[in-house]
Amino acid sequence: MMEIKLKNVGYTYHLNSPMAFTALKNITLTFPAHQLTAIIGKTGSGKSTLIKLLNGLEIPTSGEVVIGNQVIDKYTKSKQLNLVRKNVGMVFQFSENQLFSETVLKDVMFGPLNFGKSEQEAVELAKFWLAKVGIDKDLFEQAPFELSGGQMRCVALAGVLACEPKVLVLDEPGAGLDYVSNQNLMSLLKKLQSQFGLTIIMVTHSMENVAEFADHVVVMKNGAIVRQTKPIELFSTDDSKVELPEAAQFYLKLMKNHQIENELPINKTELINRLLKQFKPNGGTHE
Ligand SMILES: Nc1ncnc2c1ncn2[C@@H]1O[C@H](COP(=O)(O)OP(=O)(O)OP(=O)(O)O)[C@@H](O)[C@H]1O
Repeated sequence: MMEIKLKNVGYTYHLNSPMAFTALKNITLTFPAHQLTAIIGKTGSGKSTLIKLLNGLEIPTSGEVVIGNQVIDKYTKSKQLNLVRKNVGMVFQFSENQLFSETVLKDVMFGPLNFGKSEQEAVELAKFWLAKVGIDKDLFEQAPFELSGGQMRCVALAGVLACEPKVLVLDEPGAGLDYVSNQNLMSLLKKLQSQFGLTIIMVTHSMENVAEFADHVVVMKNGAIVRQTKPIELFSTDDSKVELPEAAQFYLKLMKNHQIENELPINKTELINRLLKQFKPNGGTHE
């Protein structure tokens, strides 16, 4: 179990140059251990910059990021970041595009080998995690690009999990997936969260994913954190001081005015039913 804390963190691109741009401003925030935190916010609000600080891809230009018992600040050198990169696995957007080995198994072995595991240990880790993400062993010797998009994304996820991170950071895990594939992937992440005590942090534009799967939601605006709450509170409290992304405003409006749900596609109707159930634990389903 591992939490990540940010203390007065700032990040400026092209520091000390005329092109300097401050993307993160004085952020103090905790990503609780063993929870799934969703980061939402309008485009350009700083979400991707923030997650790059969580595994040392970028170093804060002010303040500190505390990962377990390691502190990262502007004095941290890149060679001090190996443990952080081992503890915090990063799954990039459209991660399937990063598969490159000739077989599925070799692709998943790459990370463990890189972190010093023996060939035999890497094979075992790869087989274990491929099974966990639902990849059949008949596919292990196949070229990754012969798999479906959803399967390729699961192989990429297995490649990160095979490095045995304590924290998993994902940038838009469901981007481009159809509804069922997205649900399958998110359900898998929730299962891994509880089975292995993973701390999961994901950037998402999907309010369905926030409502259904997140334990905690962080709202960003102009490089700052404007709200941290439980999803149900985000969608039920009209805080006009916080400018929510349009999709979240949409759900907020739905919650206040749910008679229009018949016009919605089924998945959104289901979502509202789930939200209503949370409001009214003894019922609340509306057809
Ligand atoms: N390499 C860079 N150099 C200078 N500015 C950058 C760089 N990368 C991002 N920015 C700026 O930092 C701000 C935050 O960008 P970031 O990518 O973190 O936002 P985001 O919330 O992830 O956006 P999106 O939802 O579109 O992915 C934006 O104004 C962006 O233009």
